[in-house]
Amino acid sequence: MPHRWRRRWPWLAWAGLAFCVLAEAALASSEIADPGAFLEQTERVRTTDHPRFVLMLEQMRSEAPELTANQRWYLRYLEAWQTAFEGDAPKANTMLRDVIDHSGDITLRAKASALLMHNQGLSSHYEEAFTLANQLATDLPEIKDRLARFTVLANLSQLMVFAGQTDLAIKYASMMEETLPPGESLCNPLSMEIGALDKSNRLTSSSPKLQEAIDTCLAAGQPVFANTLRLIKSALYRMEGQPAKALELLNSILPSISANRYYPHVRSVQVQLALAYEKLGEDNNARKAALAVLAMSGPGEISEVQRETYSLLYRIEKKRGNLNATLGYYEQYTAQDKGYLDDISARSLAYAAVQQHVLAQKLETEGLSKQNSILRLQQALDTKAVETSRLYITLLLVVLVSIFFWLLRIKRSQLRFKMLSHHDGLTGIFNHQHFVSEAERTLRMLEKRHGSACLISIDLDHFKQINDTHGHATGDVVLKHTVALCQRQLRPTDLFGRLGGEEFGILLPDCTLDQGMAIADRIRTAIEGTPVNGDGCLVAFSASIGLASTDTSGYELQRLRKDADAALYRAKRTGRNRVMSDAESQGLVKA
Ligand SMILES: Nc1nc2c(ncn2[C@@H]2O[C@H](COP(=O)(O)OP(=O)(O)OP(=O)(O)O)[C@@H](O)[C@H]2O)c(=O)[nH]1
Repeated sequence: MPHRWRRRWPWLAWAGLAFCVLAEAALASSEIADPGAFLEQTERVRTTDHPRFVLMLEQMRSEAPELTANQRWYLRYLEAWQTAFEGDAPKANTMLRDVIDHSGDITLRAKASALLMHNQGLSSHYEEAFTLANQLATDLPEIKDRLARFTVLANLSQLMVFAGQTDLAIKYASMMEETLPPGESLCNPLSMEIGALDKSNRLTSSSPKLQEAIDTCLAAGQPVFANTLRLIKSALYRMEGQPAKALELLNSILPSISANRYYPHVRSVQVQLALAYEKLGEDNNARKAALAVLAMSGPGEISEVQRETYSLLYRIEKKRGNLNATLGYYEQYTAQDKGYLDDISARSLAYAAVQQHVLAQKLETEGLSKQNSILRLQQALDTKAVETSRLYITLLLVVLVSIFFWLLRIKRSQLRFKMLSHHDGLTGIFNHQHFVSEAERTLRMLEKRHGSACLISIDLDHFKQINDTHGHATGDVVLKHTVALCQRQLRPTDLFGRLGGEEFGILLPDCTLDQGMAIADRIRTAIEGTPVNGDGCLVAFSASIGLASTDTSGYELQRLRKDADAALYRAKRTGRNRVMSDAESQGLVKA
């Protein structure tokens, strides 16, 4: 530990190193079989058995087999610790920064940061110390290694006392209690808490917490911590006007302080003895103790201990009327007081500056995060808008497709109705009305181009008899059969319709009388020659056919029908199953 640091921050300097220690020391082995375990053992003994720590570190460097990258960084961290211990803070800090920046190990980074923060605080680089403290506080949730976390919390608590942030220091101390590493007692966290309470004047000599902390440290075999706490208690006695009790306590711990040879305590107990003697009016003893403190001080040292010592000596010499000595001590006291106040002010300013910086960063981060939120909202809105548009398009398509199918259905229904209204339900050919209109239209066209056509009237013979003999269903079969037979003889341009029960009409466009007669006779022959199977027996039937031609009857359908019907009538009258034309002269075409 650098001498200058010990003088300035005795309690802090010792505690900063001691926090990192587990009580038990491990045995160092002459052969390093497991470098990882050996490194851990080395770290554990670094304050409980410092000479051994140095030896183990040396052994590690020379005897260790190949180290992993992580083990090399661990070794580097321990070397940095040793360098700091030896007093070369700048070199130690450079090594620690290397570990922080390049080890990539969160535990090592935390330990190195904690030590660097501690060093910077001791060497009055407050701004960097507080910046590191903020970083460590941010990293805390990520630090899972209990010892590293404990160390970081201890250093944070200590630094917050330093910054006058005692509530925060107490919070960190209570977090230490929650994260005790194996083998560690409550002595450290309780000492941290007492330090913070003392700094904020919230302790009395009879505070139960103070006695609890002393008892805990004594039970844990931590005399140095226990002495720190007992020095606080004696100072409280003195300030409460109980200098005899203070003196009694100081005398009781003197042997322990001498045995431990912890330098800050050796000085502190002398200051306190001096102050207690002064209160008791024992100025000689007070002066002796104060001079013993100065004898231990280094040149140019500025510290609270020095300030109190010079102040006491000034008061004693003033009482004695030694003007020269009084003036000399007074000058020393004012120099110490100024230095001390400057240092406190520098700490406060640094803390405020870092907090301000953190606040600015936070605001900036919040601003960025708000911007990000707005952007995310904007993106979400855009996505929603796209989704909504897609939904609308889908809905529109569904509506359009529905309308399309609805129109298609209507169209099909219309076509069906149209078909039904134009066709005969039983046979599927034109019904009477449609046949008439289509025939009239065709005849008008033919008339325009002076074409000729034939109109054929077909009437089944004795159809009533078929119905009566074989049943109405067989009669229907005969009607459909007749239609099928006729259609086989017709062209696509010919018009075919059912004009009544068993009566059919055919208009043959572009057809002469002879051609018409031939077709009509082929129809008659087919009907006559193709009986139907009705009710288990063959039903033979025939048809009588009358024919009229535009050549003789003209293009008026009414006239053509009348002539064709007249010819049909004649065919019936002359024996049925025959074809007759309207031209009597053409006679009959015999079956
Ligand atoms: N099965 C059936 N019979 C029908 C249909 N329409 C009319 N008829 C019958 O057809 C028969 C026509 O008989 P008529 O007018 O006396 O003529 P016909 O028996 O054929 O005698 P001629 O014409 O003189 O040879 C009637 O008995 C009607 O009931 C029908 O769609 N199906």
